[in-house]
Amino acid sequence: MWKYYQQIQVPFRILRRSSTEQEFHLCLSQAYDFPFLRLEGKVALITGAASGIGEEAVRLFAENGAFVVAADIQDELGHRVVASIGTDQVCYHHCDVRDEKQVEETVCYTVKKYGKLDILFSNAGIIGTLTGILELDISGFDNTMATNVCGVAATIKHAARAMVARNTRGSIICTTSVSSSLGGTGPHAYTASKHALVGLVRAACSELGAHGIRVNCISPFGVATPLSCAVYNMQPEEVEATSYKVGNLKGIVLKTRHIAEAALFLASDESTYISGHNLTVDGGFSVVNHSFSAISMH
Ligand SMILES: NC(=O)c1ccc[n+]([C@@H]2O[C@H](COP(=O)([O-])OP(=O)(O)OC[C@H]3O[C@@H](n4cnc5c(N)ncnc54)[C@H](O)[C@@H]3O)[C@@H](O)[C@H]2O)c1
Repeated sequence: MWKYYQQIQVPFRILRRSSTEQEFHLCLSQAYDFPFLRLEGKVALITGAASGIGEEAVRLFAENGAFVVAADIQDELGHRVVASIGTDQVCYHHCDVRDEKQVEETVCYTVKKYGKLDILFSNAGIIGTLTGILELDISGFDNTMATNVCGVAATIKHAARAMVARNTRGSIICTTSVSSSLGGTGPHAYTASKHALVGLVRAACSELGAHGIRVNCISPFGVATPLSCAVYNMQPEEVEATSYKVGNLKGIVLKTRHIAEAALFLASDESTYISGHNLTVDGGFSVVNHSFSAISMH
């Protein structure tokens, strides 16, 4: 690295002999004004990648130099996402996370195609049954748990096995929700599944820390995607307007890009000592009591 560094004459004051590869790339990008690729050479598997948050993450990870396997059950949409990115850095693979065999096969496919696995973004999820608890539908409840909890657990298992086998200090990121810490922000099965997911992330963080693998999750606030549009039976602009109205942070509309950026941070070496964290991307919504602040402060 030092030989290369001296050849292209990166300013001496910004690099030390102990600089990491990440710092090296950052210095280069600052010195020569080219984009800093935060996942250069890394291999990522993203589930729920055919639309919404997952699709945005595929684009952002690829822009940042990662090789990405985009996995989903919506094959046509998934292939279209990959084709629109238009690089052999990204490919689509069918994977229903409820089927452990498909998860195992998808991880094998990733490792075979790109040689390793550094990042799992286990993002696939469903809102599930919308009926109230008084009309509890056990089979709908089971399906929500099978996708949002068991499906994520299967991805963690097989991704972590691939990382451990190659001694990769990988990063695993799961998508939870503000419903992972609050009631009243989603249907009961969804809320239960996202609370469970935080527990799964903490347990996996504890077990996989010994292998140098980090496990975190991201809790987004309401963002316009096919999932949220279907729940509210609204157009994307209407979902955004509703989220903005009930949200805490004003002057900005939450976009899937903001959530993908949080995933990028947790995937990159910039978060190298962060594990077991539930990173809320909710503009402060989950830490503010809105009914109280409405009467007492404003
Ligand atoms: N949109 C929001 O407001 C919001 C808020 C908080 C959390 N989330 C979470 O974000 C994640 C992504 O959701 P989104 O909003 O982008 O919705 P989305 O519907 O656009 O994307 C979800 C993707 O997951 C895929 N999927 C569903 N079941 C699957 C399965 N069994 N196997 C593989 N893929 C499957 C779908 O085909 C879809 O492409 C979910 O986990 C969701 O719970 C969304």
